[in-house]
This record gives sequence, C-alpha cells and structure tokens, in this order.
Amino acid sequence: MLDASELVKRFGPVRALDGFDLVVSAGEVCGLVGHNGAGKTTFARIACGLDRPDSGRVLVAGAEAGGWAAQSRIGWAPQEPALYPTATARENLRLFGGLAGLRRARLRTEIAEVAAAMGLEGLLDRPVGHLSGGQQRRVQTATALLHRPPVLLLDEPTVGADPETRQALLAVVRARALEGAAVCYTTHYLPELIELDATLAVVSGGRVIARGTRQELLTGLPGRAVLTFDGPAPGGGGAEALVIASALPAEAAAEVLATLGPDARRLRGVDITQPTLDDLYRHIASGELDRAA
Ligand SMILES: Nc1ncnc2c1ncn2[C@@H]1O[C@H](COP(=O)(O)OP(=O)(O)OP(=O)(O)O)[C@@H](O)[C@H]1O
Repeated sequence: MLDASELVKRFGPVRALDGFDLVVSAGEVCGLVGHNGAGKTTFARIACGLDRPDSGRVLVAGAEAGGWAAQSRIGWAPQEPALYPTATARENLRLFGGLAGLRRARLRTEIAEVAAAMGLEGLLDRPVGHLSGGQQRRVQTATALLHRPPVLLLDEPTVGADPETRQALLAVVRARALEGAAVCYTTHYLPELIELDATLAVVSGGRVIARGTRQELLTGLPGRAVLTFDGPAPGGGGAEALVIASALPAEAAAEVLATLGPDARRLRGVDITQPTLDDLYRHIASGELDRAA
C-alpha cells in the first residue's frame, strides 16, 4: 500500500535519506521510530509529494508520489500545525476536504464524523489561532483523516494531547487501520505503539535499520511486571511480590493473572514497567538484535 524503495535525499552535505526502504501493508500500523534527525520527516515529505528524492521512489496505493493520484490517496498530519489561523476549525476542514476532492453532503458528513471521533465538536466554530497547541494538532490530524485515504502518515499526533484526547486519537487510528488503511505513525513513545498493535520500523542515519513485529524487535528488552499479594505470592518462594521480567510485561502479567484461580482474591497490585524506545535503540546498537532490515 505504501512502498518506498532506495530513497536518497541530500541537503547540501547532509544525507537526510540514504537508501531508505519501507513497505507498509493495508491494515497495518507501522510505528516509525528513531532519534531526532534520523530522516522520518524527510521521508514523510517525499511520500506526500512536498519534496522530491534525489533517487529512489515511493508508491502510494500504486501511484507514484508527487503526482495528483498519489496526493489524493495519502493523508499527512505534520508535526507543526499548518492551518489557516484566522479561519475557524470547520473552515480549515472544509478547505482541506475540498482540496482532497470531497464535496457538499459527503464533505459535511466526513467533517461531522471526524469531529465527533476526535472530540472537536465544541471547537469547530472557533478560529484556529485561538485554539491551544494540542487542539490545533487535533484539527491538523483531522485534516489528514477527512477523505479516508488508504495511506496515513501521522507525525507525533498525540504530543500535547490530554489523556482523553490521546485515547480518542488512538481509537481513530486503530479504526482506520481496521478499515484497511496503511498507517505510518511516528512517535517517541513505545507504549503508544503497543496500544496500536503496531509493527516497528527503526530509522537511523536516513535508513530503516530494523523492521519487524514488536515480538521480533522487542524480545530481550528490559521490562517487568510486579504482582503483589496479600501473603505469599503463588510460586514466589514465600515473597509477597512476583516479579516477571519480559519485553512485553503487560502480556506476560495477563498470562499469569489468567492462571491465578482462587489466589486472585489476594492480589493487591500490578505494576508494569514497559521497555522504552531508548532501550530498543541501545539493543540495536549493541548488535544483539540479529534481525535487521
Ligand atoms: N530543508 C532542510 N535543509 C537542510 N537540512 C535538512 C532539511 N530538512 C531536514 N534536514 C536534515 O536532514 C536530517 C533528517 O531530518 P528529519 O527532519 O527528516 O529528521 P526526523 O527523523 O524527522 O527528526 P525529528 O524526530 O526531530 O522530527 C537532519 O540532519 C536535518 O537537519
């Protein structure tokens, strides 16, 4: 659905992309992660047709990036809001929807649906320049979703979002993937990708250096679940806490909880420590991950 191959992009002496390959399938959420300056935004700009690569190509639902067909098949929410500040949120959505080819009743319906899904209803008639940073970001994300494109590129859409908004946004992303969209989701926050059931693509030095499922890439990372009990923990050798070391600690804890039986009544707390993206980068840098892209 989204297919980038051998992308190279230089800015003077900087090789922002240096042999960047990435395929994201229909229905997949791919977490695009990497340090600042790794090349994620440069890739997104090329996929959206805002920049041209020096070499290589991107196909967006079969169409060459940069052309009109590709542009109508992709929705991009950049990091920095790019909206008209004096126009209202609704006017911005009408404009972006119109540019994507939506008209009249369909445009109204899509604006109403996306506004409801993202909790924007109360903000629609306020000038975007009067909205908070988090609210503006939400409007920006809505512009990417409006025309239901088969490919979505979302660049850190939850930055500045309150917990409720964050949950709403993740729900919309999940729903769009279930409907068949290929979603490329940039974040510096690993738990979000776990919630989205995303695959991972780790970008470094302008290329994808590791690509796979969470299971493939996270195995071996430090994470833990601590289950505390009233009295001795089952199988805990007399201690009141059962400590499970796992790269996917929530899943590991759920497995143990399902086997507790009557001991479940003595459970007092579950504390999950998820591995971070920094743990993943260190893991890759140390060469422990043998599955490279
Ligand atoms: N227009 C430009 N002119 C010069 N250098 C640029 C330009 N755009 C990007 N770069 C450089 O290309 C490299 C990749 O930048 P890019 O913005 O793609 O990284 P990123 O992974 O999106 O980073 P972040 O996580 O900070 O958003 C960086 O070294 C950056 O300084």
